[in-house]
Amino acid sequence: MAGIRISGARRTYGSSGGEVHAVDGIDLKIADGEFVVLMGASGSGKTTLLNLIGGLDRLSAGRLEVWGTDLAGLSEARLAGLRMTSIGFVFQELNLLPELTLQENVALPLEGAGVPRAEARRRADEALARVGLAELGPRFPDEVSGGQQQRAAIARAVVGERRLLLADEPTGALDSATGTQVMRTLRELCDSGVTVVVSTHNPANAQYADRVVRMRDGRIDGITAGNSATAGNSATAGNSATAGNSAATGNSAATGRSA
Ligand SMILES: Nc1ncnc2c1ncn2[C@@H]1O[C@H](COP(=O)(O)OP(=O)(O)OP(=O)(O)O)[C@@H](O)[C@H]1O
Repeated sequence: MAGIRISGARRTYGSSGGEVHAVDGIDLKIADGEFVVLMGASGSGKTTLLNLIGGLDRLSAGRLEVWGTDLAGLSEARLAGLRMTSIGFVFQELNLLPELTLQENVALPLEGAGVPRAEARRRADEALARVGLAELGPRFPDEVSGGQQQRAAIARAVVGERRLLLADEPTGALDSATGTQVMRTLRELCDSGVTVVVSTHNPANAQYADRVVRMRDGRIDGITAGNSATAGNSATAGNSATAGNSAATGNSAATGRSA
């Protein structure tokens, strides 16, 4: 597998005397196409780990490979290029630009990468359709619900060829029914081949995952199989039941943890 390989990862903030070990020795492998939930209390290091995986931040020590590339070896420009083409982020706060339609918001990363406008908008429509918003492209963010805005942000995160989606508390600002819709959308994207890593406080979100990684004080406290088999996703039932536990099935062998 290519996937994500993290070994001995540390991220320390501050100077001597006032150091915070936000990520404090993490070993984890995430297979392509896997859905991993990072669960833990505030301050346990979830956001820091997501930012490291996505190349928004750099390790203090250890090694982190994404699709076989050691991120430490990439210049800022190469990292930015990797994010632009292959990695999408979704945050808790809705961060669509209010003066642009949903379609224009979703097309923005492609236009930023030099894709001609008409083509960018065609692909934006495809991405909106993938998250169940095919009809809503012409609307402005304040003309749709909070959950629809978050799904549009997810469409923007996966537009084009992006195959890794990192979502930091994507349901944190939503009521539970709307949060459920958003998690289902993430699960469906995963089932279509996108690797998804979600940070959350909410135990209910574990049901969408193939694996749940529990974090505490910058470390992994335990890894369990998620419950995605019970979330109506027969396509992933096999993986989630065995991920990390068995060498007998293709994916699970690759997702074994070393934490
Ligand atoms: N830029 C920074 N400078 C100093 N300390 C930081 C920085 N970013 C994070 N930290 C500290 O690192 C630890 C981990 O923070 P992080 O944001 O990764 O946790 P989290 O699990 O995502 O928390 P939350 O659920 O509240 O977002 C915390 O103690 C935090 O205060």
